[in-house]
Amino acid sequence: MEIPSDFDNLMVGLMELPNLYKALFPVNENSNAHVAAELVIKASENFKKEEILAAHQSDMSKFTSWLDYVDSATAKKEKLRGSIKCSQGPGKGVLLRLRESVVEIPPRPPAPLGTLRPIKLSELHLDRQHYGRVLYGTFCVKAFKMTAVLTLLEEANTGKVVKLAIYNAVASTATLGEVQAQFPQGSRVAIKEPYFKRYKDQTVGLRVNNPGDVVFLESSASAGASGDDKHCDGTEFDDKTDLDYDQLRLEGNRAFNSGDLRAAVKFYTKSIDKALSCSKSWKLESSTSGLQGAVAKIQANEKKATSSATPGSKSDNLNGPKSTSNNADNQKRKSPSKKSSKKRSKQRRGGCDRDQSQTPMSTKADVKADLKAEAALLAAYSNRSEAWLRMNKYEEAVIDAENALQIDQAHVKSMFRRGKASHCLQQYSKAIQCLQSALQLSPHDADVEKALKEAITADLQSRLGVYNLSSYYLSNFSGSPPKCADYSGPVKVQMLESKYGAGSGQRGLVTTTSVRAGDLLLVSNPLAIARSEGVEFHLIPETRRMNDASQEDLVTQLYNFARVAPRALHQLQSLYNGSKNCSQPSMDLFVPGSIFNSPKSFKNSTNILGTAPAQPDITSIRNVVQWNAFDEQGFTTGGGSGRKGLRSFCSGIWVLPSFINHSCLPNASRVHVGDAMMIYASRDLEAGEEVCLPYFDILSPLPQRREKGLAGWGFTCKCPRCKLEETLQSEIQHMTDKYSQLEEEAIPAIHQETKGGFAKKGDGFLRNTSQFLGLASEVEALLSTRKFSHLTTQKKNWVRASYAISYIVGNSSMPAFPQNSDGAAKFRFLSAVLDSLAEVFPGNSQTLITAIMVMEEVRKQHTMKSKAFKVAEEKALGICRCIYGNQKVPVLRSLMNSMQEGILEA
Ligand SMILES: C[S@@+](CC[C@H](N)C(=O)[O-])C[C@H]1O[C@@H](n2cnc3c(N)ncnc32)[C@H](O)[C@@H]1O
Repeated sequence: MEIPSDFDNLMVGLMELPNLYKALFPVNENSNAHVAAELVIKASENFKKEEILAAHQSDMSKFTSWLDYVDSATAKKEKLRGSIKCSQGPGKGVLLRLRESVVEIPPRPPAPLGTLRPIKLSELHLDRQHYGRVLYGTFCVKAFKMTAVLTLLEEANTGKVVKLAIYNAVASTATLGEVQAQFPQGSRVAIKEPYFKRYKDQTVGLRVNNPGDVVFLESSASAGASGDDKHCDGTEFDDKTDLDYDQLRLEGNRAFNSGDLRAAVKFYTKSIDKALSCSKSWKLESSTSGLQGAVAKIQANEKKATSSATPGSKSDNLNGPKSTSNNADNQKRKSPSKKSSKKRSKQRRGGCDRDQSQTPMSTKADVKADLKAEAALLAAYSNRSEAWLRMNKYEEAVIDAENALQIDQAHVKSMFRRGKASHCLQQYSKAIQCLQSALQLSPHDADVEKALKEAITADLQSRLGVYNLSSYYLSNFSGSPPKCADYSGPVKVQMLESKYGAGSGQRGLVTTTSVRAGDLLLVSNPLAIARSEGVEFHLIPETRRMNDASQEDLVTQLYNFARVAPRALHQLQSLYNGSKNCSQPSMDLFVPGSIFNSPKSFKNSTNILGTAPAQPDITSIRNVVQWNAFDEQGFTTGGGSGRKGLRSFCSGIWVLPSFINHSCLPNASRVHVGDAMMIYASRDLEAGEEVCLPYFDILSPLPQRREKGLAGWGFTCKCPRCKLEETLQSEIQHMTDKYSQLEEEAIPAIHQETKGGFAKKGDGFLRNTSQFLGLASEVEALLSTRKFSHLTTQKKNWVRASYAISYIVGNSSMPAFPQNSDGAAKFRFLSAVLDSLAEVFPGNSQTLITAIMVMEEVRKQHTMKSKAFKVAEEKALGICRCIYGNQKVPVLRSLMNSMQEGILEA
């Protein structure tokens, strides 16, 4: 199916309305399509169920093939996930941070549901947001997604239906299945402060900008967990109270398998409640030893699990990132529950756990009932743990796995789930301990073995910073990138007001020990990442929106994640948000395995952090994204052919790297291995030195850099290079003017001429590139005048770097050695710019490319065995180490080869 070019711009509604409606509602032959359209518009205004439903179904089927396309594209993207790697080529490898790319939605504090007055469909006014009101209804169709999630809401008791568009609710990559799992047909919901509008297609309906305004009344975990028996509108839950605990658990499994995790949690919770109340002995026992002790612990845990699910969960309508499908009740792994239950029951009967004097004599039936309830409880806790895991509620997953293990300490599945949840919480040693125990009980379980191996690797990585990237690099980035766990190396976040101004609230990242160039400083995995394959991100100035949905996708992902993961919420709240009230966060917030990763201590962490974690709100998340998102562009591997293939672009939030400030003389580099961001020192650093990265293209003159720093992030860089250029401003202004002119005129012309590849470059190519060469010559001439004789070589290199692109582009206008009669001139130029780049920007791919070009020139002029070549190669290897860290020489050579291939391809 052909995808309309303006697809993304289509808001809600139908395309080619008249024709489509004509087909949909065949009116008499004399009437035209517009009449049909009118009918649908009228139907929408009168909330007529049948017609609105038919239009929705048609919309949906019309876009099914498009959605299929999206689904397969998503699958492709998933496959490509993590293939992002360090960028290359001029202007690439530069850290760009997104700044102005937010969709504006007026900030408004969330209104608690209980404070809102119900409103009816017939009372809605067009183009009005109904503050203080709430609309109740049921999703009466399957949802689908265009720019927004589209579904229909049927009003309770009236049968009236209205179209509903929910924005910012799902990731742009969400599949149809995920959308429908998140907004299941039949869900009873409350729409807070409904906004009623006329869509582009002239039909009317509701628009929800903040997905938190859609409150699920029935299928939310909180509904089950908090034990509420009524909806906010007073209607009863269909909570299947007539079912027993086994049936309730099976209902949970059914919901789990259909992807409705919230409903699954609700049913498991009800099953647990029933099983607990059914057990006679448990109700009677008060001792804390043996099984009674276990029960007491469970009940305490149970309280924690349910209360932790409660805050804000009435509006908990968003699932976390998607999960893989698996059957919660899959009994593949050995489940010793029955056996051990019997054993324990025997113990009880023998008087081991039960205080016979306090309790009436157990009848056989009591014991049997206890046994049955115990087995049911075990399964429900264990399955609820899996459901929490998939909802990214790792703390709750731990608690429930522990509940299950209190009943049966040899329950392999629960041990496995406890291990997985610990891994997700970055508690790797605990994960190893659980998984080892699981493996002892079930020695050949491949899933447990795999999880254990991963936990051991992650543990080593996070403690020692040891990552084996050799085979990935040697294979030219083919295959899946290795998983890299977070590592917080010799760095810490520190207040830097003495450097950036008293009261500025600025923090930065500083080294805790001295480090050498190429040492690993930290590894960070993103809290969220949005990507687009082959489409370059850029800001559309008129709308102040990105050209794709990536930015909003990022905000939505973060919002969803922060709602379920307290640590993520704390981390987001620690990031710079444009205010001066920033404080120094505890490093424990970022270090894997620290107390903040522990579910129990995390829940009490408010005192340690100073402020209680508020619920996330989308406006503050947008702010955080605005100031902290990293943008990465690179090449994805195409069928193992190295750097060929689609270019990919992504933006994301990597927490610890977000504390790194900008400098035009950066001393660190970043490389992406899969989603993980590795930060290496690109210079030798003293203990206590600030780690800096460039936020934008620093190979440009001072005024350009100033503009970018100010417009993008509101700061003026005061690094020594900027200060020097400030003092030289009058002497170098004419070069800056010429640079700007060339940037505006010659660069687009060169792009045009090289569109068909460098082999097909047009006539103007030489003319334009030689203009750059002219500017580079001017820079060289100026730097050798007496006016500049007081400058050290280092400082001359700082100035040269601001015009470095003239050298690099200009170089293309010089015929290569040996055709060039003055090969030495070309070499001198390249060497000069290489020294400058190595001085200013050692951890950069452009610097490495230049070093490789120099190496090539030396190879042509001498031989590979010559001393000159060895020197040139050593220099290039050193730069490669500044980018990719201390890899072995063959690995560095391989990286340089793949970069060279990239240059040749370009
Ligand atoms: C991503 S944050 C960096 C961390 C931030 N300093 C903090 O305290 O969290 C970006 C913000 O840091 C500040 N910043 C970064 N580099 C700077 C520099 N070279 N000079 C002054 N402020 C800088 C600016 O306010 C910028 O908007």
